[in-house]
Amino acid sequence: MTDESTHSAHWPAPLARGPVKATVTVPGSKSVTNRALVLAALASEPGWLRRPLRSRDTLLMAQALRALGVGIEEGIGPDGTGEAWRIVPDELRGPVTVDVGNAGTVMRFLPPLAALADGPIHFDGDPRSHERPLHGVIDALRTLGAGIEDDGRGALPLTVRGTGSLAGGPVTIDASSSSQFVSALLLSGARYNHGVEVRHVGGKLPSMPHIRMTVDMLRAAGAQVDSPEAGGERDVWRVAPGALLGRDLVVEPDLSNAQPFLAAALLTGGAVTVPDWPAHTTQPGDALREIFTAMGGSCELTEQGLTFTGSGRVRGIDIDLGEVGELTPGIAAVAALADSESVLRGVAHLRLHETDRLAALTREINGLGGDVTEIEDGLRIRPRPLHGGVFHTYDDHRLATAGALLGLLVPDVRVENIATTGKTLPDFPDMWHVMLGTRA
Ligand SMILES: O=C(O)C1=C[C@@H](OP(=O)(O)O)[C@@H](O)[C@H](O)C1
Ligand SMILES: C=C(OP(=O)(O)O)C(=O)O
Repeated sequence: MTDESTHSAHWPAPLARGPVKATVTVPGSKSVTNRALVLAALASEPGWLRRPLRSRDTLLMAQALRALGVGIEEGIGPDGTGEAWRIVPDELRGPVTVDVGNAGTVMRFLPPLAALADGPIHFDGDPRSHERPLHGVIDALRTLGAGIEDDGRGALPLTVRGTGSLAGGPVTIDASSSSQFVSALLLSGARYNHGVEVRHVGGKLPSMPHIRMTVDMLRAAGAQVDSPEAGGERDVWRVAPGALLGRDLVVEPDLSNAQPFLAAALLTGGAVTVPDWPAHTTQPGDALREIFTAMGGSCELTEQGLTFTGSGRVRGIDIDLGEVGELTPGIAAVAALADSESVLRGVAHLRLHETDRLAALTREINGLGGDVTEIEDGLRIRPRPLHGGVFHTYDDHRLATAGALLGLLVPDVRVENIATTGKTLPDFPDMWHVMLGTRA
C-alpha cells in the first residue's frame, strides 16, 4: 500500500543507507500482458492469463475489451496459485468509447481489433495521446478496408466504423516512429479475411525485440507468421488468415520494470536478485544484463533468478539504444552518476513517448546540477556532482523511476507525482522502500 507522501505533490526519494542487498519480485510484463489480452480476445476459445500485470495500462486494455464484449474474469487460477484471468472471447460489438489513457499498446493495438467489431468504436485518451503518432495504424487500416473518422492529424481521437470483418491484405507503412504500428497490425491480422502483410519503409525501425515478441506470441497462439528472422524479406511480416487458439500463459516479470532495482545494486555496490528472470525472452529488458555489466557490475542467472552485483564503480557507456528505447530513462539516470561520459544514441523516437523523454531527462538532470545535452538521436551525459531539488516527471512512469534512482545517491531529491509509476508498476514506492529498508 501507499502512504501519504506517495500522493503528495513531491515524493522524498529515499537515500541508500549503504550497498543495497535485496530480492525483489517484479510484477508481470506490460507488453506481454497487453498482447496476451488482445490475442485471447481474438481467439476462437477461452484462455487463461496467469500473473498478469495489474496496472493502469493493462486495466485500460481489459476495460476496453470488456466493453467490446469480451469476458475477462479476474480471480485465482484453477490450481489455486496466484492471480489468473480467464478470458472468454465473444462477438465484438459497438458502439463503445475506449479510453486509451497514455498507453501506446492500447492506442495502437486496439484500432486494428476494432475494425473487426460490429459498430462504431471511438478512441480517446489523455491529452498526450493526441500527440503520440498513430498515422501508421490509421493509414494502414484504411488501405485494408476499414472506415475511420479522424481529424487528419494521424493521431487520436478517432472512430473506427467496424462492420464485423475486414478484407486485410498487403500494406506499406513507415513505422520508424513506433514499432507498435507493426505489432498492432500483426496482432489482429490473422482474423482479417486475407490476413495481413506489413511492409515497413522509411527510417530505422525501433524496438525490434517488441516486434519479435508479437511474432512469437502469435505463433504460440497458432498463427502462421512469416518474419525476417525466419528467413523472410527484411522489414516485411505476413500473418496468414486463420483461427487463434486460447492459451494458458504465465506472464514473465516485466524486465524493464526490473531496471530501477538492478540499477540500485549497480549504483550502491550492492546485490539485487529478481526471481523468475526468464532464460529466454523477447523482452528488451533482458539487455540490461549486458548494459549494466558494461557500466560496472556483473550478473548471474541461476535457479533463484537474476542476481546483479555492483562493483562500487559505475562507468559511462556509449551505446545505441534503438532496440531497447524504453530503458533509456533509467540508463540516463545511472549515467549521470557514473565516473565518465555517456552517449545514448538511436532513440530520437523517444521524443514522442509518454513525454518528450530526451527533453525531459535533459531538463530534469540539469535542474539538479547535471550536464546533459540533447544530440540529434539521443543524449550526451557528462557526470557532475548533483544537488537536491524537485525532479519533474511529466506523467511519465520511467521519468519517475529515474528520479528515484538519482535520489539514491543525491540527498533531498523530491520526485513530482511518483504515483505516475502506476502506468506499469503501481507498487513502485513501496517496493523501493522495502528494498532499501527505509520504511519505518
Ligand atoms: O510493443 C510494445 O509493447 C512496446 C514497444 C515500444 O514502443 P516504441 O516502438 O513506440 O518505442 C516500447 O517503447 C513500449 O514501451 C512497449
Ligand atoms: C514507451 C512506453 O510505453 P507505451 O506502451 O505507452 O508506448 C514505455 O513504457 O516506456
